[in-house]
Amino acid sequence: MQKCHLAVDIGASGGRVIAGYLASGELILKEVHRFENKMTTKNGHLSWDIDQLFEQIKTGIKKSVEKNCQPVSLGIDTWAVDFVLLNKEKERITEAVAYRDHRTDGVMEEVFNIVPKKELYKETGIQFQPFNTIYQLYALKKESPEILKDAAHFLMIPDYLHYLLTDKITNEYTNATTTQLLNAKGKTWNTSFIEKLGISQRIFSEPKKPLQAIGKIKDELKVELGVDFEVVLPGTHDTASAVVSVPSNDTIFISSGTWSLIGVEHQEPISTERAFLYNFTNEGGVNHNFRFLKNIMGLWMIQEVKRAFNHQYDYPDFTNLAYENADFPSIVNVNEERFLSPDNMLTVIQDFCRETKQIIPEMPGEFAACIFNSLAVSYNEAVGQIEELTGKEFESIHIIGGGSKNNYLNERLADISGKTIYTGPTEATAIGNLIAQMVATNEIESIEKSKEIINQSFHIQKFSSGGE
Ligand SMILES: Nc1ncnc2c1ncn2[C@@H]1O[C@H](COP(=O)(O)OP(=O)(O)OP(=O)(O)O)[C@@H](O)[C@H]1O
Ligand SMILES: C[C@H](O)[C@H](O)[C@@H](O)C(=O)CO
Repeated sequence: MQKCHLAVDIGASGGRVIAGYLASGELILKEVHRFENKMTTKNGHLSWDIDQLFEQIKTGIKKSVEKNCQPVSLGIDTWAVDFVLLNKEKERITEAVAYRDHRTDGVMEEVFNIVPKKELYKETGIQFQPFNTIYQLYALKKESPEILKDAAHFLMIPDYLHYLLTDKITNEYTNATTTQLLNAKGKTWNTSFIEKLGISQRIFSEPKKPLQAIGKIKDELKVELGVDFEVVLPGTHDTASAVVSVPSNDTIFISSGTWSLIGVEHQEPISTERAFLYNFTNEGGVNHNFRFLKNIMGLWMIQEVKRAFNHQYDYPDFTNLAYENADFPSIVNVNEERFLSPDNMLTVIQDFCRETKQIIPEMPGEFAACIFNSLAVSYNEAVGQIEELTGKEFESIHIIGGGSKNNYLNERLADISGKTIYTGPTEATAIGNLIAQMVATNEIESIEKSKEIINQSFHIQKFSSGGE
């Protein structure tokens, strides 16, 4: 039996359990389980099926053993901002409501009346997104104050899944930063904001840094699954884990999946007036640093177009169709809120084109070209802002994640930005998760050292402007 670490990486569109181990200085990956993730309506709110996700994790653990991988540790990462609450008996008392649910519509502005917008940014360094945890908590307080009164523990999605495995309550630091309730500099909860919002401070536990074990899996699971291992904290925010896998520090990165997260790693938070104006964020990193980045609407738009066409086309089809329709001229502002959670992505794209007097897409390939071209335009604009805000010019952009398989988009970005585009690894998040576990268990000396291992283990593709 091969000893391995298990990375559980759950994105908005799907999850995977990937086993990893080192052999002759290379990181070897074995995908042991893959499953779908999606939002469904529960009690009137778009929610994640958190119990089903936990079942999938257990299936992944069992399959790992069946496939001859004996886990010595496991870590979970997921998307950010969403949470559940537990009562004092440690029972879950909320659904895992999804950030695209409309409960936060208009709430951000209400919160600014309690905590001034500029103060929020100065202290937390976090960008304004209508779905940040702070606004979700306030929306919950307005709708069901009795639930918040009953709550004894606040757990973000990976914290809750770790709790189900170990019985240990933690608030992992990287994900906690996305609540917009953590002080960027002090890395502690901003108790003044929490108090002003009328939320009990007691539900939050001290943010716990990644790269450390939180405990063994609980006895009943040991028996059920026939395994025994430590649960180790990776960057539980998937973007934090993904960025660990960017092979170089001296580049702009795009973590490309449901969202496109574009930015750079920085030692200190940048919360200047201009960063505030451009709505850049400073999310906590695994390696004591910050990810200075912007959320761009990302491949969510093509995921929704795929759904609207009843999944007749898969992602490589959309890439090919985009090549065939490369001259389709209409560009949409992908960052408009109308694209965040529409009933029908096709009609909102068409509406935008109609309102701006552009050609209206009708065919799948026209939608694909419109989305990918528009994303490239938005990426390029963010590149200019990053260079302005950091005072540094970058030669390359490194794309990681599932979206890096989209060569049409990679080529468009090379053309429009004039920069060298590098792509891969595609499973960057799971790799970053595994590396964190290996650093915690002293198999890898440090996150910096892991860059050599990544370069040695994974194929990186290069795209230059004009297809050179
Ligand atoms: N073969 C492919 N060709 C082109 N694009 C692809 C291909 N496979 C996946 N993609 C793109 O990658 C995206 C999914 O990326 P990924 O699996 O990293 O996301 P995720 O983990 O579900 O989401 P998140 O970003 O929330 O973590 C899809 O939306 C799709 O656009
Ligand atoms: C809301 C998104 O989950 C978040 O901002 C992003 O960083 C992410 O987690 C993408 O998977």
